[in-house]
Amino acid sequence: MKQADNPYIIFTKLFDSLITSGCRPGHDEDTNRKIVVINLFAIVGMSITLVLGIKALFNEQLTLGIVLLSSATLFGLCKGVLLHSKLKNNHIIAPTLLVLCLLSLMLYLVIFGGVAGTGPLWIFVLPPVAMFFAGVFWGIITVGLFIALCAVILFTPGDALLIASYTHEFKVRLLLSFATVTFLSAFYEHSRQTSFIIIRDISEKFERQALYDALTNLPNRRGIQKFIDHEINRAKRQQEQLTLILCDIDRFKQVNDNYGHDGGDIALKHVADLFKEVIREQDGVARWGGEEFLFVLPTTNESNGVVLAEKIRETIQATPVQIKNTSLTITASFGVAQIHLENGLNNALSLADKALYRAKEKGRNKVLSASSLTP
Ligand SMILES: Nc1nc2c(ncn2[C@@H]2O[C@H](COP(=O)(O)OP(=O)(O)OP(=O)(O)O)[C@@H](O)[C@H]2O)c(=O)[nH]1
Repeated sequence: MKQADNPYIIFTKLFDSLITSGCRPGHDEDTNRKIVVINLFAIVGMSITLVLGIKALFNEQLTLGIVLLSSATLFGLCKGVLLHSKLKNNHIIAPTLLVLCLLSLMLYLVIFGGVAGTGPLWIFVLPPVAMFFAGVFWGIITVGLFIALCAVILFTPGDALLIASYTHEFKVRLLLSFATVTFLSAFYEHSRQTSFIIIRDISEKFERQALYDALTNLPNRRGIQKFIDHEINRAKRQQEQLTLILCDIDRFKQVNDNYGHDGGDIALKHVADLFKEVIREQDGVARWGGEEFLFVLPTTNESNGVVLAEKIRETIQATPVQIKNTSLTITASFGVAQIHLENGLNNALSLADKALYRAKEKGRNKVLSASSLTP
């Protein structure tokens, strides 16, 4: 049997597509998780009300049967809304519909009593569902309204609004236990949301730490990789030119030796800030190593890359850095290489590195291009 024909795999694929319909890459993680739960809830709600509705019709409980079958239809509609990919706010419409459907079904069960007066037992489903889908604020308002309506229905003198009959003790305990479940559900949802925000912030912080250099706030090697891949793909697609500049601060060891490591850090931050000002919006710059930086210049050939590198070199030289009341002029050397797409990124990086090495050899504070290197 082919793997694709395996019934288990077919079932899991079908189940996956059923519960993830409506999830979109543009939504945040929490919204997509909510959509999965809405799908699950709509499927379970539709199945239960469908089965109970058919059972009620067989038992000749016509009204109950019709109400349950209508609820099954509404649950099905929620699923339909999520499947409808063109609806912009389907992740808001579907849960609102779902909570309204649940609310009316619960009110019906309280008034009519369901099977042998057990209908009100279902109302405890409402608080956790409403809190989860509508959030703590709107959840409390929705459930609060429901409690108020139930209180009016249950305690209107002479049971004028009730078809089923309950003892006074049952009504009081039903409302008190329901209010307790509501309070616990709100508390649980609040804790869940707080934990979610904390975890999301921590994960964003770690992601940033992994991709950005803390001292200069520039992307690190890993951080610029995505940009490079994107630009290489674009250059291939649109047959554009792409150029790299490797930049290394000159005699940086002396800066550390004379001004201490903290002084060196100030100098690194200073040049990084200058880079951000000088480059064009579409360019990328990263801290490639200790005192080495990489510039990625889309839609730029090597000779234009040399022009930009010259501009950066002049700016660094013309803008001294203040370290411990001393104004220190620093310089940098540059190697420029165009990425020839057929040779790949590493080839261009190695050529830029060779050009940089040659710029250092020639006395530093210079820009050299890969094409100027003699073999
Ligand atoms: N302060 C500081 N220094 C760093 C950092 N990363 C690397 N360095 C220092 O940068 C210096 C680089 O020195 P070298 O590789 O010898 O090069 P150089 O002194 O710049 O000389 P040339 O490159 O040949 O002009 C070393 O002393 C490193 O310790 C950093 O994050 N902060």
